[in-house]
This record gives sequence, C-alpha cells and structure tokens, in this order.
Amino acid sequence: MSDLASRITKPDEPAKTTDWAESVEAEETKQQPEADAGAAEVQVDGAVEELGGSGLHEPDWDVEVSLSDLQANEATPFHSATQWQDMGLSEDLLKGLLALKFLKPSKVQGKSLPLMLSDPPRNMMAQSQSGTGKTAAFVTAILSRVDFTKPDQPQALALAPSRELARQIEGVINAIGRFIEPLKVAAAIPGALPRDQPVRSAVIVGTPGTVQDIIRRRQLDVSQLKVLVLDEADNMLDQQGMGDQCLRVKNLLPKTVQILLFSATFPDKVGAYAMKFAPNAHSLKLQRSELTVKGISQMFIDCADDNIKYDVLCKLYGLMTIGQSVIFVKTRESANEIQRRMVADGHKVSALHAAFDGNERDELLNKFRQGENKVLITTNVLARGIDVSTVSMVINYDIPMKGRGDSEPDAETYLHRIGRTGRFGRVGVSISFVYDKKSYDALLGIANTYGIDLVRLDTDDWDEAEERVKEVIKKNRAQAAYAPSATDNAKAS
Ligand SMILES: Nc1ncnc2c1ncn2[C@@H]1O[C@H](COP(=O)(O)OP(=O)(O)OP(=O)(O)O)[C@@H](O)[C@H]1O
Repeated sequence: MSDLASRITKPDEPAKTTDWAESVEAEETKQQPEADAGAAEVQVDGAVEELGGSGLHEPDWDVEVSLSDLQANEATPFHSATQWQDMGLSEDLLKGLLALKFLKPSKVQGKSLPLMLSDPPRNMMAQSQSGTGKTAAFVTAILSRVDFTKPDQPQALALAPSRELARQIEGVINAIGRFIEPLKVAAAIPGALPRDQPVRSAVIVGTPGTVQDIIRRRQLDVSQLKVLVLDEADNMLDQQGMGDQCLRVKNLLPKTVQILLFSATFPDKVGAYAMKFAPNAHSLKLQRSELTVKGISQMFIDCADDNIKYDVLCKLYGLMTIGQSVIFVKTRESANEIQRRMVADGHKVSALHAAFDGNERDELLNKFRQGENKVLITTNVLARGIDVSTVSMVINYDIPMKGRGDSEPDAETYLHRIGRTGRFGRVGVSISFVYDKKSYDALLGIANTYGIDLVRLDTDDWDEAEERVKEVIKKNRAQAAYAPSATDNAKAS
C-alpha cells in the first residue's frame, strides 16, 4: 500500500514529475544475427515538455509557445533531427504534409521513415506514445511506396482494429495524399464495398475480417501488394479472432510484402509474437516509464459506492462540455444505460459502440468530430487511435480490466483510452473513477506499472476539484484555437 500511496498526489500538492531522461540510443538488435544484420533497434525517448510551464499563460490564455517551439525541444517526442525535405519524399507528398501544417516530423516520424523507406524494404515495428503522429508516419511510407501510374492496382494494405480507425486512416491518406493524382483509396469495412466487384484502388484500409473476406472472394487482387501495415498491432495480434485473421491475410500476400507494425504499446508477450509476424524488423521501442504523455493530467475520484459514480459523472457534465469528452465504460449495456439516464436528466450525450450498425457508427463519430456532439459514451471499441484534438477530458467510468473474470487491470487499454486527449503536444485531463478495493487496486496497479503520479480529486471540496480540472481544459481550448488539428476534419470520402 505504501508504494501505491506514493503514486497519489493530493490536489494541493504539486504533482511529482517522473525522470524523463533522454534515452536515445541506437544499437544493433541481438536476435538472429545472420538474418538480422543491419536491423536497428532504437529507443525513442518519451520525454514530453511540461506543458504546464510551457508558456500557456493564464488568465488570458495567450498562447506563446507554439508547436514549433515544442518541436524545437529535443526532449519531446515531437522533435526530430530530420526534416521532411531530407527524406527523399516526392514533391506531392511534401506539399501534402506542409499543407496540413506538418512543418517538421515528430520523433517517431523522423526515425521510422528513413528505416521504412530504405531499399531493399525491411519490416518495421514502431512504438511511440499516443498522439505523436504514428499514422502520418506509416501513411507517408505507404504513399512513398505506391506506384501511382497504376492507380487501380492494389499495392498497399493497412489493417486497423475498428471501422472508425480504418475510416480515420482513410481520411489521413486522402489528406496527406491530396496532391497525388490519381489517388484511389478503398475502405474494406463492413458494408462499405459493393459485393463481388473487384477493388480498383492502389491503397486499401480495412478491418481484418472484411479484408480476409474480400481476398478469399477474389475481390482484392493481392498479387502486387508491397506494403502491409498493422495499426494498433499489439491489440490486433493479441486478440484471438483478429490475430488469426491478420495472420491469414498476411499468409495470402506475396512473401516479399513489407510489414509495418505500429502501436503505442507492445507488451512483452505480444512483442515477441510481433517480431515473428514481421521477421527481421527494425524496431523503435520505448521504455515502460516513457509511455505516458506528460501533457495529460491524470486524476481519479474515489466514489463511495457504485451508485455515486453516476452522480459524480453528472456533476462533471458542465466541465465535459467546455471542450469535448469521452466516457469509457465496460459494456455496451452500461453505455446505453448511462446515456439513457443522462439524457433523462437533461444532458446531451451520445453513445457509440459495436452494437450499432456501421453507418450509424460513422455518423455518430462524424458528429463528434465536428463538435456537434460534445460528450461521447463508449466502450473499448474507441479506446485506440481515434484522433479528435478538441477532446480535453477522458473519463474512465470503469477501470479497464482484462483476463477471465476481470482479474487483472488492463494497463495498455488505460494508456490508449487516456491518449484520446493530449494529442500532439496538447494538454488534457483524464479522470478515473474508483469505488471499491478492486477498482482502487486496479488503478494503482496501472499507476505503478507506468510510474504515473495520480492526483486525487476531493469531491468534498467540489469547487476546488472543478477549478483544477477547468484549468487544464481551458489550456486545451486555447491550444485548439491557436493550433487546430490539421486532420480533425480530414473526412473519409
Ligand atoms: N509532424 C506533425 N506536425 C504537426 N501535427 C502532426 C504531425 N504529425 C501528426 N500530427 C497530428 O498529430 C495528431 C496525432 O497524430 P496520430 O493520430 O497519427 O497519432 P498516433 O501516434 O497515431 O496516436 P495513437 O497512438 O492514439 O494512435 C493528429 O491530429 C495529426 O494530425
């Protein structure tokens, strides 16, 4: 308990900071020397500039520190020693990146792209904190590998664990590739492709089950595929059904395909399998202590019992709607039930989970992206990858658990869930609810795993608790106004 207690900071104490020492070092991988010669294993440091002290001043929210300042700071994951111009990218791609105001590559982009683009192509497993630009990294690699003189010929395939993430990646490809003519991208997600018609697109983004189906039905000609990307690779490979589908898809592709695996997390047990999935891969790794994004203020509320959680959630509603918020719950049923109760209590909230049909899911997320809906209740289906920069608050209504009978805290899912805020250098707040010993122990187990300093919000002094959260949210609002996300509105066609 003492160890756990040391992870908690009372609201009136300044949060302790972890030692975010720079640890960039390149070394040869030690595995399979003969097959692996030349594979680089690089540790990407996890240091993020303390945004609290970065010049985002109160009370007028005059934002003095811009993204370029943040990117100039070597101690952040947004810094890269390389420029886009050094990477041998095509003019069209460079124009696309710059049009999105991606002025410089982030660390994962700067490090992974030269490795991914080297010839002969080599596999890659890249880890970097949530919201640090992994999507743009692999999208740029895909768009560099495709031969656009054959726009109808499938050449690159990206897999993602949810339709929402696949759609989002499709949007990023269209946004970065906007000057490439002709650029054809297909979304292989349930209900999106006409049945039994060949897919005539150079790039395909989809969920593993649908992609497996269209290959089997010979709708997708994979004979000239050059690149396979698995986004959220640890998650897909670790799930029984999806892991099998990914493997089957891979086995149906030419043996020469370049395999690129991306995620913010690669737990040890999946990491080993991932290296088998992508043999001889270059690897960019983070230390476990580097995984949290420092711009996210991580807080928790100790609720007296399960019923109080709902009351506390309603009390937080005003704060949730200053920016945008995502509430994570364990089951679809509880998402529906909480939405029903909140709406009945006069709040405007929507729910999104896998029981809705595909079009409804697309529409719900689009409305959320456009700010039409400000509060979204969801399950782990949206825990990973979804990028909406104006999300300033994430609530873990239920602490994520894994294993049979919820026996263990799901530390990776916690990290991905809270990563829906604090995107690319922005600040954000996460509030986790605990209400009994099990949930308390689970949260503190997660805090210990990553060395997180959790701040306890005292609901006995609600004004103080509210002020504390509001402070972070206002900074997020100021940042969003100052530097709106370039791809927030990059919609899939
Ligand atoms: N070089 C860049 N300069 C400025 N903004 C960028 C750059 N690269 C990416 N971004 C923006 O950063 C945000 C986060 O990027 P992205 O969604 O790729 O993160 P991620 O690392 O894939 O996150 P996650 O782990 O949650 O999947 C996006 O809004 C994107 O537009």
